[in-house]
Amino acid sequence: MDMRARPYRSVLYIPGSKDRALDKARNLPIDAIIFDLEDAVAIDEKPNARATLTAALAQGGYGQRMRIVRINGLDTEWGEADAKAANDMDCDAVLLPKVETTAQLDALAALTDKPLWAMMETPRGMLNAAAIAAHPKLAGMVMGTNDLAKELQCRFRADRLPLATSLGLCLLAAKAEGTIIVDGVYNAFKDEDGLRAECEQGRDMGFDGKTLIHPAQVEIANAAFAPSEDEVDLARRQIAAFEEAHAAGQGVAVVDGKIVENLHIVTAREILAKADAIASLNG
Ligand SMILES: CC(C)(COP(=O)(O)OP(=O)(O)OC[C@H]1O[C@@H](n2cnc3c(N)ncnc32)[C@H](O)[C@@H]1OP(=O)(O)O)[C@@H](O)C(=O)NCCC(=O)NCCSC(=O)C[C@H](O)C(=O)O
Ligand SMILES: [Mg+2]
Repeated sequence: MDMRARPYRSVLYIPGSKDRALDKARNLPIDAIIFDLEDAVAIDEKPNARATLTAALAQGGYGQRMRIVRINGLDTEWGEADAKAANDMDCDAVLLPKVETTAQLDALAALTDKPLWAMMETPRGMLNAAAIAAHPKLAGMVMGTNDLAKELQCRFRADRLPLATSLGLCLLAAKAEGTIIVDGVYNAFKDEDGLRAECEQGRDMGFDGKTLIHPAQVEIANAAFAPSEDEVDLARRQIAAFEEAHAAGQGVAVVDGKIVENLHIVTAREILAKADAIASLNG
């Protein structure tokens, strides 16, 4: 699989304390998993969750799904032990909550050799997004829209207007560095239409995928963040038309009444690479 095209359509949070959910994820068609030791785990369960998760990851069975462990903040009583334990777990990355400065990432990097991911979910984190995205160990960003709404004291709206500046700042930061960025969760996990609309909005904005809290959300996110059949068909026709124009000594082709230049071909090839990567996951 072309790693730059690796899909992150569906990124499911799983409480690290819940054996049944940890097992169920082995058979869900998700692109990535966030094994959570932070907010999904009750305080009394924190040390047990670390042990439960270590055992689940050692047992394996998660296939090609990207395995990300979300630890507690390093300013909590559990954070350092989580980070050290995650370093020894069979996982692909460590996710730090409430990242506000590159110094926090430096502190985590001193405890683990794994690639780092950052939860973007505080006003100060938004203002420092560019520096956080540029950290040499950073491999991905996750919007934490629940914490963000709490800190901004904003209201939840279907159009997410109060979050637009924050989403945009983090997207700019991630895209400037070529870093993966996935959108926040949709809390009403039984509301399919609401989830679909929010996924479409996130896809339109340029997010790579959506974080999810329940298996019932997976299919909708996978569909929204995959290239559609129409997009794949158009990409193929654009490439063919452009190559023909190029062979004839022209720099521009026309497809469906719209110009196609070299830059559109870059996007077209990315769409085909993403579709191939998804097909190889399914195959
Ligand atoms: C929301 C839930 C508490 C609902 O759980 P439950 O009542 O068990 O749901 P169901 O009975 O409908 O479950 C059906 C089966 O699916 C399994 N299940 C449920 N959720 C998950 C999951 N996340 N991953 C894997 N499997 C899951 C159940 O075990 C049932 O299985 P079976 O019995 O075999 O049929 C629950 O969904 C849940 O806990 N979700 C995760 C919540 C969570 O992770 N929250 C923290 C992340 S959100 C966040 O913090 C974002 C960010 O930081 C921010 O600030 O925004
Ligand atoms: Mg949060």
